[in-house]
Amino acid sequence: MKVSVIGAGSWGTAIAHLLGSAGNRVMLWARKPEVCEGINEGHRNPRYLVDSPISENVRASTSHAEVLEGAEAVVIVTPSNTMRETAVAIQPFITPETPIAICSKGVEEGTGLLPAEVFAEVLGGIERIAAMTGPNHAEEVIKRVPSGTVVASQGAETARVFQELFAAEWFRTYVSDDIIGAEICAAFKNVVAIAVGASYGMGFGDNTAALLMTRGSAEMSRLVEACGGQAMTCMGLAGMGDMIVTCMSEHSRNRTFGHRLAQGTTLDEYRAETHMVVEGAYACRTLHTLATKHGVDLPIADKVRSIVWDDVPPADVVSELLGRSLKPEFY
Ligand SMILES: NC(=O)C1=CN([C@@H]2O[C@H](COP(=O)(O)OP(=O)(O)OC[C@H]3O[C@@H](n4cnc5c(N)ncnc54)[C@H](O)[C@@H]3O)[C@@H](O)[C@H]2O)C=CC1
Ligand SMILES: O=C(CO)COP(=O)(O)O
Repeated sequence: MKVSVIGAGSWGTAIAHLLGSAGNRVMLWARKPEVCEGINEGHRNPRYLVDSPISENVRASTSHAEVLEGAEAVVIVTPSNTMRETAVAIQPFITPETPIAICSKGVEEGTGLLPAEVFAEVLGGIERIAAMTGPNHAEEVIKRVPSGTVVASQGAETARVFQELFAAEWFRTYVSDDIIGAEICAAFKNVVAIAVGASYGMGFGDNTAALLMTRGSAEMSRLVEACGGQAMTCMGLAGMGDMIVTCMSEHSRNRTFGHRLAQGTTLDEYRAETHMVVEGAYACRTLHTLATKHGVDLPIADKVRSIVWDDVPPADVVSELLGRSLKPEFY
């Protein structure tokens, strides 16, 4: 199959390698010419996952026209704040039927739209769009560490196409019809990982991390249901699976950022140190837009937002969260 992967950061590079290793002809779109040169001439990405060789079936270009020519499937792996510009950029080069899998995790600023909703708004055809999400750190997937993911789409055929495309002996793929739930979970778990990182950064323990992850999941499922998704999705790979890996893994940028926040580092300072995207820093704000629209209370996510964007010290929110009125666990 001829597959076009848009975005050559860590995850785009790992996905291109996964697809190329299975014998697909992969064209990878990168912003920087030196990334294309490294991949085409040395089969390595010089900026991301630099130690991992990339399949010789992967070629890279900075031209959307070249990357998308003859594409039978498109995979989107650019940061979530580029969803609309990416959809507009690929529009001239794909057909109205081309299946699109989105691997980016976030919510659009201002509109509160999910990535698939942005693509459907620009390109039409929600049924040919899927979200691929789960506990999948690029650093491990590229090394064939056994992993699993979920491909969610309102189009059963689209989900099946990508389920088969992404499957490998070490990479197990499941399908779901709940793309809303999958995309909300993908954005939400990053915010909880910031809270967990901050909690460890303040010297708290595993009990606190488990409390944040569990009550964070309760918030997440309230929002999923209010937006028309299925609460059960929060129990699956897109929900609980990704929540666990992002909150507990040494690879997690969101957890690491949370840890640094607790030590006094600001978002601007952290951004200056890394060329990697920290989606949760934006999701705590954009999820708030979505939650307000649907009248859902997100206590943990809102505290993360106040720490990241209003410079509230993490220690100040602890007593506020612990001092909320007592209530039944499920209501
Ligand atoms: N790293 C991982 O293990 C995973 C990442 N994701 C998601 O995939 C998406 C991409 O993340 P990573 O590959 O980790 O990013 P990264 O931080 O490794 O690299 C960022 C990439 O985005 C590109 N980029 C930055 N600004 C851009 C713009 N304005 N237009 C187009 N491209 C731009 C950069 O050139 C680079 O290729 C994110 O939404 C992330 O949450 C999902 C699953 C796993
Ligand atoms: O989404 C991801 C893993 O599934 C990447 O985000 P983190 O690096 O914060 O874990």
